[in-house]
Amino acid sequence: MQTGQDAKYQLEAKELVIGYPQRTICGPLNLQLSRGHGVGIIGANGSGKSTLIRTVLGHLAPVQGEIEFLGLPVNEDSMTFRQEVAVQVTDGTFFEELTVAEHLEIVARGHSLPSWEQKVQAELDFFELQEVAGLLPGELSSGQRRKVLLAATLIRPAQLVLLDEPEQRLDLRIRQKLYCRLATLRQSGTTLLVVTHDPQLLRNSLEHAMLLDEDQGEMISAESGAQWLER
Ligand SMILES: Nc1ncnc2c1ncn2[C@@H]1O[C@H](COP(=O)(O)OP(=O)(O)OP(=O)(O)O)[C@@H](O)[C@H]1O
Repeated sequence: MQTGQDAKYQLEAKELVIGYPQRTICGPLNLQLSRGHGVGIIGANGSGKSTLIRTVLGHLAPVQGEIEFLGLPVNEDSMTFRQEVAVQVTDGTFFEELTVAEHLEIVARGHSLPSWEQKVQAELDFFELQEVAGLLPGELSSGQRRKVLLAATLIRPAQLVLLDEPEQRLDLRIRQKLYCRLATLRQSGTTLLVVTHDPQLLRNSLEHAMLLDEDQGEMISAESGAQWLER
């Protein structure tokens, strides 16, 4: 078995069945993501998309099968996993006493980013958050809060980025900017796994979609996934 940076796949699910102790939700799923690969997770409400993300993060144990990051079982406590996997979950948490800029600063400094001040400014510019950089989370709109969560995820130089419905609450222009950025991230070798209900995200930023349907997971092209979302 290859492990570490020379592993064949960054993320691999083998005959993975996901669910909760009393309830199986979906599977078996097979998923192989190599460097720069971008896969959307799509399916109806309740089909198991967030459950899959929780399993990939190691928050939920597989009901059956395996899920590996760089050739080893996923383990959120491992140093490599913490350094190399960046996550934006739907209901991310905030420090209510820290400003928008301070949130980005603690992530940037926590990951020892060189020139962190410029990187924080670049995220504030990209997400058009300069005017609210000095505000606390409780003083933000829901869309602004969503942009802070995304900025805090994308400021990190991770190998694998997991996003759970990043399009939620974003206006169309920011969504389009974000989708271009995700496509560019992939070109530079970052791997993406993105739960989405937006066909444009699939078309613009990703290569394939994992469709969770009738308790099965099927890998299809991004265009087929977009058409499924538009059906
Ligand atoms: N803690 C839990 N215990 C048991 N079942 C749960 C738990 N959390 C979620 N579920 C069930 O798991 C199924 C999948 O939920 P999940 O949140 O993964 O769906 P989803 O595809 O992300 O949905 P949506 O598109 O609405 O966000 C649902 O039927 C839900 O009721």
